Amino acid sequence: MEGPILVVNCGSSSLKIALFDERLTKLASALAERLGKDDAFGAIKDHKDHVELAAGADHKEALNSLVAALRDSGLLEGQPAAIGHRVVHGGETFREAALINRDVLAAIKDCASLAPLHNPVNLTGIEATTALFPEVPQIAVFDTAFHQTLPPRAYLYAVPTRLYKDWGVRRYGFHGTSHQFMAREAARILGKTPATTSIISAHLGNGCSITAIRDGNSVDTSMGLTPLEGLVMGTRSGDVDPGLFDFLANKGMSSQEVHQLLNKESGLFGLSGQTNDMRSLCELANHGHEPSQTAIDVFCFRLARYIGGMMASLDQLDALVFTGGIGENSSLVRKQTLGHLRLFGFTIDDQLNSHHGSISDGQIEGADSRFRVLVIPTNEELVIAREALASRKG
Ligand SMILES: Nc1ncnc2c1ncn2[C@@H]1O[C@H](COP(=O)(O)OP(=O)(O)O)[C@@H](O)[C@H]1O
Ligand SMILES: CC(=O)OP(=O)(O)O
Ligand SMILES: [Mg+2]
Repeated sequence: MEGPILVVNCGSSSLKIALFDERLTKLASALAERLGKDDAFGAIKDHKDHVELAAGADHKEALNSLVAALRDSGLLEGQPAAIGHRVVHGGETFREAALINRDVLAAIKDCASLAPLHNPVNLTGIEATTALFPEVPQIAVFDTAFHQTLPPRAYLYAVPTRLYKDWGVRRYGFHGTSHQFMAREAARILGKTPATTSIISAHLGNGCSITAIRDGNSVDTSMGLTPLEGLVMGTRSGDVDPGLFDFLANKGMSSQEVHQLLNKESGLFGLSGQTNDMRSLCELANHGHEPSQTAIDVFCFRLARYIGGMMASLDQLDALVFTGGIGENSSLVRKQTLGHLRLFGFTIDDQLNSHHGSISDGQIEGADSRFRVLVIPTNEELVIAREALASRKG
């Protein structure tokens, strides 16, 4: 294969890119954060070397700067062999990754109103790499694709069916690449095949979602029509009473203001009044900051409720899996969450939980736990690179 696989993950205010060789070994990575803000920041080489970005740089400028920096440092020579993009919303159109052409672009645009924070920047990323590498095949890998196996009882809302038929109002689910990766990794660790493995996968990053996976298929998930439903997140509220919209409208708030409130000012940030960062919250709580402790409490309790709810979709549970920045790193969140689930028979080994990884493949359950509990690092970039490589070969 000539040239590496380039993976592009455009988040709402960040950009992550990575280069992989054909054996799917990561060659380099780069990121840009706080895009659109005065203090936009970029870095390459696993984030060690700073890349200068103009104040207010957008995704396109950041992508151009990061690719130029990878070239200047000799990490990228010539052209990539293929480019894989994370695309958040693929609606019901995409059950798997798709080679990007005019029809695929139009379908991604059609879904933009369902993921307004994500799909428009995903499209910007595709446009930017098309301008840089017009000849290189590009593949869209959708967050929603893995969840296309949800049964109607899990994806339908109890609203008039015409909303689904006419407008596509249903649960779609997100973070599919991560949940799918968890299913594969858990099966590997447990010495089983994904097709016979059933897990509950909790992806806890800035965005958080949880999925029940039965025999390798997604059968229930916490995010819905948009990535706002479900768990408490960094700045997103997750579940609220739908009556809140009416209540706030009567208080004089516009739908745009409510959107901003629930997506950007809520979640851990809204509850603590301080930060969306779980690490900082834990420090603040340690120093007696009560609102931060409350934010952690609400986060863990909501998560535990969802874990209990996910049981309704499974006949067996081979493992509960924690992943994402919080899931992988916060022993406190894992312990507090499992503390709510003793009735189900979950127990945790405190030592394994605080030193997970150093002992036998991320396992943290107690010896007397009814279910296995695993901590597995996610790798959405690797899954996207694998899909890009496969569709290039296929
Ligand atoms: N050691 C840690 N303890 C607690 N939380 C952590 C730790 N390391 C990272 N996190 C949290 O992980 C979250 C970010 O998750 P990540 O998966 O990196 O985000 P993204 O969804 O943007 O990729 C933040 O809330 C951060 O505080
Ligand atoms: C879909 C979603 O919530 O993505 P992220 O966690 O990257 O914000
Ligand atoms: Mg994420």
